[in-house]
Amino acid sequence: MKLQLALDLVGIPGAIEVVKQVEQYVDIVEIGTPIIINEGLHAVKALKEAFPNVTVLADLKIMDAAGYEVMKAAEAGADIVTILGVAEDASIQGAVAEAKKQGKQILVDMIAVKNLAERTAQIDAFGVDYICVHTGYDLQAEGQNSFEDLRTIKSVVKNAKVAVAGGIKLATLPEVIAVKPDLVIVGGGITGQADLAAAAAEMQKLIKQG
Ligand SMILES: O=C([C@H](O)CO)[C@H](O)[C@H](O)COP(=O)(O)O
Repeated sequence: MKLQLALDLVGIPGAIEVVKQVEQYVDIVEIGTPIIINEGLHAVKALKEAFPNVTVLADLKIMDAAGYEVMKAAEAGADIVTILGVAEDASIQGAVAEAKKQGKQILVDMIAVKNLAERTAQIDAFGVDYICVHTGYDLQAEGQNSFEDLRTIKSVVKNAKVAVAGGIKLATLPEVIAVKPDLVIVGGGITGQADLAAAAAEMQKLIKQG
């Protein structure tokens, strides 16, 4: 089980500062969608230049023109690129093909997918690397989480790794770990804490205990 730090509400200097503090406790660093909207793929390039050994995920949440967008993220240095599960099959297949060509990986974000079990089985057959259940900020604000959805996709997936994101905090991490996802994605649960390194270290400890 791996831990991914999601960086969403910072600029490039802020992102670099956070990674300096928690690099040793996380496996993957995500350049979140809000950063990419503000700074472009330059943020991915800057992080990869500052931390060449860190695995970087570019949270593009691709919806179309997938092969081209995966290619641009790969050029910027991304190791993993996200596409939406609600995208067309052709887009997801195009993303996978381009990622394989570039030696990169694809994470499919299942945010807003309604027929979760059925769509997960379809996407799992496309050769994607990760399938991720995700409760975004707007539904987190309504008190929702993805823990039941995680159990659903765990029971369906045969090939891909399984990931979970959305509002995970230290207090709720044990409930997530109990379902044994391959990847746990945490943003505010680390970046919103007074002591970022302590929060990340504690999460890593719980994850390693499995
Ligand atoms: O993907 C995300 C969200 O849609 C904003 O882009 C976040 O990175 C993801 O939800 C993880 O962050 P937290 O919910 O703060 O843990």
